[in-house]
Formats: sequence, structure tokens, C-alpha cells
Amino acid sequence: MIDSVLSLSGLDKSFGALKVTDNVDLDLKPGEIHALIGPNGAGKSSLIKLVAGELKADAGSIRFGGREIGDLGQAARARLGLTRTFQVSSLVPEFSARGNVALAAQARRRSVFGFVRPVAKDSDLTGEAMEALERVGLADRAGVRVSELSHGEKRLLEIAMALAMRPRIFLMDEPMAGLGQEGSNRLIGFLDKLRNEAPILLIEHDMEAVFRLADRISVLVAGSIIARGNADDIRNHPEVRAAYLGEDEA
Ligand SMILES: Nc1ncnc2c1ncn2[C@@H]1O[C@H](COP(=O)(O)OP(=O)(O)OP(=O)(O)O)[C@@H](O)[C@H]1O
Repeated sequence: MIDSVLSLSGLDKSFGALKVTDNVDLDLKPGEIHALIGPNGAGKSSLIKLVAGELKADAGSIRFGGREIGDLGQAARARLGLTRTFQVSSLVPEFSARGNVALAAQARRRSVFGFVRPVAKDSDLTGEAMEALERVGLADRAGVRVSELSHGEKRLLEIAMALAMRPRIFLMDEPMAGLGQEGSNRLIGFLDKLRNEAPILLIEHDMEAVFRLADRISVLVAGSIIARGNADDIRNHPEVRAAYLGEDEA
């Protein structure tokens, strides 16, 4: 049996009377893409935030690399290689694409080595940034200010920043959003290879992408996992079809 890199069990989280995570068990194995799907407000983002340490669970366990991390803060989890893909809102608009990725690489070094040099004077950081930009197909946009990038390019930039953090798992919240057909296809091909570097917990509304990429799919409805399986299992699951895919039960 392959050991899981990440393993959640009995996880609970409420906001006041609203239970957004209800006794959730979920794991992520090496080389795997595990997709988390569910209707709006089901609690997908909250679950990712619980894993990244942005939110603290009310109960349950989060094990990462064989150790319990539920009591660790976000920075300590990042040091262990557990970070959420950056959000467009966390990009620095007046910096270039390259500058933003260099900041992510610098954040990783700070967490690993405890000290950093200024980004502009550190050619290693620039080199790392360029490598990450090349991998997502943004190298020719390296010098362009973030405020001048298209929405799709910003989404790819978030992925490049995640690569520069060299995490042990990727936590991705809707990476396909706003990419268009061609961009989505390219990103699907890229994520399919990326899983071999680090497994991916993927929240995604684009069902075609989910069905093409995911080894396993967990369906979250009102904070609870109602089904789990491969693409065929989920496509044919009556409760999922009714609750999520928006079909009436025949
Ligand atoms: N900090 C918070 N305080 C109170 N309620 C919150 C908070 N964060 C999220 N919620 C609520 O918790 C529920 C789950 O939200 P969450 O963002 O996790 O869902 P989601 O499945 O990611 O939805 P979407 O697909 O729309 O992004 C929603 O009803 C949301 O309004």
C-alpha cells in the first residue's frame, strides 16, 4: 500500500451555526490528482484553507508527511512544503511577472534558510523565476507588469509562483477559471505531468478537466463527502447526478 502524503480524518469546521466541513476524511497519494468537486458554497475552499492552515479545524486530524500538523500555523506548514496556489488577488500588480515569481522563490528561501537577499540583486532568484515561467509558457511575458497581463496569464502566473515554492503537494483552487479552451487544454497537459513532481489536490468547476485529470474525485455537498471514486464512478453516481450535475433523478 502506498502511504498518503496528506491525510485528513474526521475534520470538522463551523462558522457559527453553518457547518462547512462535516466529518471529512480525505487523502492524497504520491503521483495522484485528487479532485474535490461540489456545488457553490459546498465548502471546497474552506477545506483547502484548513489544509493550508489559513483556517483552524474545530476537530479532526491533518497528517502531512506522516506527522500531525493540525496545530501548526500557516507559515510552519509552508516550511514543510504545504502551500496553496497563489490567488490572483495576492499578485503584486506593479511588479513584472518575473518579479512576482522571484518573490515566491524568495519566500521559499526565507522559510528554508532564514535569510534572503534583495530580489533585484539575486541572479539565482531571477533564474529560478525564469525557469518557472518557461514551464507554464509565460517566459516571453516575463518583463510585463502584472497589471498588463490577461486574466488567463495571471492564472498561469499563480502556477509559476507555486512551482517556485517547490511544495511537496499542490493545493489548487480552480486553476482553469477564465483560461478559455486553448489555455485549459495546455494547463491540463501541464498538470498531468506535474503530478509526478508532487501530487495535486484540485478544486475545479471545469468537469471536463476533472474527468480528464483526476485519479480520484471526492464530491462535497454541504460540507460532507457524499461520493468518492474515479471519473466513471462519479459520472454514473445517482446521488451526484441529482445533487451536483443538476439532473433530476429518472
Ligand atoms: N470566513 C467565513 N465566515 C463565515 N462564513 C464563511 C466564511 N468563509 C466561507 N463561509 C461560508 O461557508 C460556506 C462554504 O464556503 P466555501 O467558500 O468553502 O465554499 P466553496 O465550495 O468553495 O464555494 P464556491 O464554489 O462558491 O467557491 C459558504 O456558505 C460561505 O458563505
